[in-house]
Amino acid sequence: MPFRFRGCFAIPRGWSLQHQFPHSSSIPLNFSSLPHASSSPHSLLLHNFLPWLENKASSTISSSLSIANSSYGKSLFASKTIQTGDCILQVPYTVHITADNLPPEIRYLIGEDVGNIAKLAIVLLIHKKLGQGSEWYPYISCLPLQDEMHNTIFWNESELEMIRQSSVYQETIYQKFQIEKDFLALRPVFESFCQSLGDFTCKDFMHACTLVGSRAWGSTNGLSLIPFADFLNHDGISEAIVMSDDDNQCSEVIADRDYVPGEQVLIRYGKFSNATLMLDFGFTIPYNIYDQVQIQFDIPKHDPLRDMKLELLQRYFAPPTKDVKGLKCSVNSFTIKEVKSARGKGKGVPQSLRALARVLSCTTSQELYHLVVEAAQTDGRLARCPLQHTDNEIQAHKMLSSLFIQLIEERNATIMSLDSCDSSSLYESLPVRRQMARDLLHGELRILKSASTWLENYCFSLT
Ligand SMILES: C[S@@+](CC[C@H](N)C(=O)[O-])C[C@H]1O[C@@H](n2cnc3c(N)ncnc32)[C@H](O)[C@@H]1O
Repeated sequence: MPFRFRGCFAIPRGWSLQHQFPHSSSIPLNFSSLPHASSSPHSLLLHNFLPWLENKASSTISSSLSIANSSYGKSLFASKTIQTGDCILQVPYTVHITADNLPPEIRYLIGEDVGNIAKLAIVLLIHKKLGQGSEWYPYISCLPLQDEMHNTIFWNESELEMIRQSSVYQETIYQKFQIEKDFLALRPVFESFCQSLGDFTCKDFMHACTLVGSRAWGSTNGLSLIPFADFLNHDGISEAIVMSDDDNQCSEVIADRDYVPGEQVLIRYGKFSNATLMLDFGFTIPYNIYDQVQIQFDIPKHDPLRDMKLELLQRYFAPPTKDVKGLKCSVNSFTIKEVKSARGKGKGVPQSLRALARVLSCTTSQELYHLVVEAAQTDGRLARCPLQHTDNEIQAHKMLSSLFIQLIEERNATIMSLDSCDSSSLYESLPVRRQMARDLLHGELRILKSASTWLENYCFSLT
């Protein structure tokens, strides 16, 4: 799966050194000999891309795919009939771009704490500056420009306002902060090494990091840009993925269905929610089965038992580790997935959230003490069993329910204002970003509603 972006310094891995810089392109492109190539320089570059890469790799990469533009940007299309199980591309490790492509002078200057995304971003920046003198020029010149990318890190304040209710808002701020911090840490390296190449700005670095985050794969070959394979776009329900074949030292894709010539071939990057897709890849899908919502459930400031409850939360609910994005998980934040069955079958609302609601709904210290005793007598976890008094159990779940209703109302209001005619004055945003915000909020709404219905039914079942 393409590598999820998590801040440039956060992912320690080992690297081997290999000086491959600078190179000049060894295979001159002969545009004039190509049939049917349209005349614009860019379409010529696209048309020549696969022959250029196959020449560089000294092997056939694909005999069934070709590159063209679609509404998803550059895309791969079936150039002949493809059948389920066909191997549609094989990209040898020798033409992957990894941190090994960093010049040793730079590698020597950057600290051990610099992560793989930052290293690969620097490789891209250097080759971009080299222009036609770079051995990777045909590849670099096919990569999306910043203006063509819609990752939330590139959204302006007004656009971000559309998704303020979602955790994506905070995650975007965090990601931007991380990249800016990483850029400041790397600045001396850029200044001492890259004088001959000109300045790299923070904007350049952010663009390069986002390119890497949205199109590099973590494989046995390390974090790698895999030219050609990285022109495949995402379909959340596809079973096709990019795989590493270590025996043959290549990355490959096996078709998960039949394609007729001219059809776009899609793969699945991962089981990603729209929150992840918009943050790390700059797009959403209208109905995403992997959607989820991050919610926070706080102890009211005026609760007379607040200190006691806080202490219990720290003791019983503290997460053992930081979450995947390196952000500190708080004891009161939860991931909600769609609750499939409103009638009590299936997983329902997370047990940990219901346990927290039981703790927060206690109104006396005796009730809290009883929960602690019960935990000691059972599996050590607090408030995992229904409260002894049915009224209290209902009360706890009603408290949760009112939180969900509030979150639903907030999202409904934002979606309505996004849909209304005069919303352009409220949110000065690109239409594509507005649609992404809608997809995100509609997905979150669907999940919150499913959880809310489940809670209603649970309370009803107790009466
Ligand atoms: C690995 S690249 C795929 C090639 C890319 N289209 C290009 O122009 O280079 C991933 C990027 O493609 C675009 N993309 C992939 N799947 C998409 C989809 N289902 N809808 C919209 N954009 C998509 C997004 O911009 C994403 O960041």
